Amino acid sequence: MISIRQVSKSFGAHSAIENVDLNIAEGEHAVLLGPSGSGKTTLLRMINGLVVPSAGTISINGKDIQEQPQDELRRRIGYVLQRNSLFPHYTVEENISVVPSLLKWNKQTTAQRVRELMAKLHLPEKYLSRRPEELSGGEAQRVNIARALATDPPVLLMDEPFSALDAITRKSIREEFMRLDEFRKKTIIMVSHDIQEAFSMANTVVLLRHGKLVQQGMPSELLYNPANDFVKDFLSNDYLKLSLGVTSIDDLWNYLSGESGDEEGLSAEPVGDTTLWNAMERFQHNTENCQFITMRHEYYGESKRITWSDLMNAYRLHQNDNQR
Ligand SMILES: Nc1ncnc2c1ncn2[C@@H]1O[C@H](COP(=O)(O)OP(=O)(O)OP(=O)(O)O)[C@@H](O)[C@H]1O
Repeated sequence: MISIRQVSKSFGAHSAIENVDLNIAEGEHAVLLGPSGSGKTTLLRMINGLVVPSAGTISINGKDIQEQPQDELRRRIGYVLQRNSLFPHYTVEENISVVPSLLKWNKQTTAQRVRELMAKLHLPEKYLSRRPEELSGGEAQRVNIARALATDPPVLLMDEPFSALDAITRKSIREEFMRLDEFRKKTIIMVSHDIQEAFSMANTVVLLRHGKLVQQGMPSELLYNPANDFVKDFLSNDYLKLSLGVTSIDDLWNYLSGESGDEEGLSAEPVGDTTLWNAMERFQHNTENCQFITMRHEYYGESKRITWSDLMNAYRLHQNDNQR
């Protein structure tokens, strides 16, 4: 869907992006990661034409973005910035209605859409007439997201959308956002500084360094098959948490020695896309003194009663087979 071909960008003598080739498929959630100054924001801003490449082409659905009217392009791409990007003299309702008004939607459709998004993002209707200065950081960021989603653009660009928030607000807004249909069905490209956030939201991670693409792949690919020492070192501090989040119970199934119990099959939880981290949380959330969880593998048609130590052993064996 989005194709970036041999794209470079220089600011004077400084090369911010160098010969980047990248494809992002429709519906993919890509997170741009990399050290400060590696070119993440520059690359993101080139996708909606805010920064013009010095060389190379960017196309969306086969159409070169430079050959399209820039206003039109930007209306079809939602853009969420870190903070303070709401119009201060507009109310919440007016802020969310900006793009629908530019597109001359009728008032009733716009008002309906604004209320629908307010509800989805857990913003009370009484906030419609508030101004940005009367909102907390978390509320303002919800309005920002609502504004970017207003006309249901197929592509959403986000530049560190949660970074100005405290850790708890950040986690809850991120999780709410990930539950929205809008998140699931859109092509999203997001810049983040937070490796764990990137791994929880992305199905493809794009790692940049000094303006060059170092590796693109699924989170587990970067973790278990790092392209070089830079990737390995970049992820090393967070390795354990990332690995618990990218390892699924499906990956571990054949290492799990848990007793199989057909009688439990009916009440067993389907493995689905449960991660090891989710399974570990089950032990915490289940009834007190939970000794085991029961899971069913749909494909193998088998259920297992799994203890905490079964999980840990399986993880150890899996790690041995996926040496870094
Ligand atoms: N308008 C500009 N004029 C001159 N240099 C710029 C401009 N925009 C970016 N740069 C430079 O290009 C490089 C890449 O910047 P960019 O903001 O894309 O990096 P980043 O990875 O997003 O950084 P950070 O994580 O710190 O936000 C940096 O060295 C920056 O100083």
